[in-house]
Amino acid sequence: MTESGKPILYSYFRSSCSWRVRIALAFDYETVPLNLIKDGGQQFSEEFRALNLMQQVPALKIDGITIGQSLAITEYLEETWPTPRLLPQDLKRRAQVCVISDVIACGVQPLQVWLWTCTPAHLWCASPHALLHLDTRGV
Ligand SMILES: O=C(O)/C=C/C(=O)CC(=O)CC(=O)O
Repeated sequence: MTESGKPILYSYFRSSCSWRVRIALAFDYETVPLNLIKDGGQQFSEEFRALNLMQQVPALKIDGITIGQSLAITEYLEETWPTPRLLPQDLKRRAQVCVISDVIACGVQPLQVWLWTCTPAHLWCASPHALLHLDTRGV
């Protein structure tokens, strides 16, 4: 928390995980932007490492702790800030939401980050459907 008492979101503007948390944050918070490219990656600073050993964004400093990983953050927000609800109350529907969230966070996003970092940007412009052809890359 800051002196103002607001939670702090450490994030990068191009990080899809950070966007998950921004969308879930329904209250006032402060942002500390980290540039994952500049200076070899600002997430690798000693200062940030002291907050988040994983040295990844997003990280949310709230209620005296720092939470990493978007799904862990959103689960904490769901339990501590129940309005508005992020998950359905019906457990079967909630399970479906968790399946979709896990597929995105654990299945799609790691591949997406890998592709963005190893594929020249101009190829993405030429081939927006590259994800459909992962098998041709041996993935
Ligand atoms: O918070 C998560 O669900 C996962 C975080 C990461 O894996 C770090 C990362 O890929 C940051 C990014 O979106 O570039």
